[in-house]
Amino acid sequence: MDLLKIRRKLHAIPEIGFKEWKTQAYLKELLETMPQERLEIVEWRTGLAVKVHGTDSAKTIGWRTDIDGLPITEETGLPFQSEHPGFMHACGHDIHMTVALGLLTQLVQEPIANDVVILFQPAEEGPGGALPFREWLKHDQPAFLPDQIFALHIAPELPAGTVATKPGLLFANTSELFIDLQGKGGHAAYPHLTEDMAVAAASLLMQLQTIVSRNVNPMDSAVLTVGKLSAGTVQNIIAEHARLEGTIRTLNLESMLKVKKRVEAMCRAVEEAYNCRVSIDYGSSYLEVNNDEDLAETFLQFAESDEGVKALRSEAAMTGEDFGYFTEQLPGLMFWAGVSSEYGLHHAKLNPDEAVLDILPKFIHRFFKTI
Ligand SMILES: CC(=O)N[C@@H](CCC[C@H](N)C(=O)O)C(=O)O
Repeated sequence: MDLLKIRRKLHAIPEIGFKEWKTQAYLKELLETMPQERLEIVEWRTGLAVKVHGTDSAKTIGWRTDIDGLPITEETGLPFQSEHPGFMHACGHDIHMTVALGLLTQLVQEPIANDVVILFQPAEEGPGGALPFREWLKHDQPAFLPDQIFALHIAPELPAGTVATKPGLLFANTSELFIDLQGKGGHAAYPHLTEDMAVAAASLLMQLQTIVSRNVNPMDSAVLTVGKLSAGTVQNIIAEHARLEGTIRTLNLESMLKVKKRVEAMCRAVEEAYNCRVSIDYGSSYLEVNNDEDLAETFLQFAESDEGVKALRSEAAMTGEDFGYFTEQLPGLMFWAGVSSEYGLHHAKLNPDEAVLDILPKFIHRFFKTI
């Protein structure tokens, strides 16, 4: 398989969660070109599960890749940039998928003893494909449910060829946050006859920023980011509607509940102060990613002794990943894979170094042979 060509094709067709139809069709087309003797393939919504039978299997090892893109307009100017206006693989899932395909190729060419199941999972960026995929595997396709599971995420800030992880907590709990404010708008010249939702939203946004600094134990950690704030229609009408869109990140569920309680209290206070209605929708939430302690040590020791990569021990991050629903029930490990990009995840100019396509599939194949 020409991994470079495949990555560029996948990069050009980003699709958001549970709409990855073209991506799925292309993945299926590629799978059909492979020798089929060892392969078993099942479809789940816009995803796929592919089993590669081993030569003398004692267990099933899982590899999960996410397949969705983001609603971001690409600004890389690359010749193979997104053909879908307003959408981009700005979180590296095109690289993730290509690494998974490279691993599949390796496994087909040189099978290992154990069975390997590769999960092409939709909707990581939202609303979350891991939980329903896991449940479907458990109840409808138990032969495809792995005994242990691995995944990677690209790390733009690390050099290509680096892999980094840690035992225990790697990624945070997340909850999306959507807040709508509704009041009485009106003429810009008559503010005393209205309730200005632009002002109410601005005030709420500033109050929300005190939750992490004033309500979360300083020895704990949390993030509350409002990534989008919108209000009103034109310059001389007082806004009757405003909306805040954000995300909450914590290191444990207790802190998540505490942050949400404070958000709710502040929204009630804004209702009172600005004589309006405020509604909260928490959208989708993900569990923290907890790496299995033994798998993490085994992986790090292997990577430290492997000549193809450089291993690092990393810190936990406030990123979210629905891979946490796999590590909730299966021993699992996620690691960062460096891709040397000047621009980071979720940036319109993210440009991962494609050299990793030659490094990572072979490295994972070598690792899978040893476990
Ligand atoms: C790796 C990564 O960037 N993951 C996303 C997951 C987003 C979950 C959800 N849409 C939310 O914003 O809470 C991230 O933003 O960390």
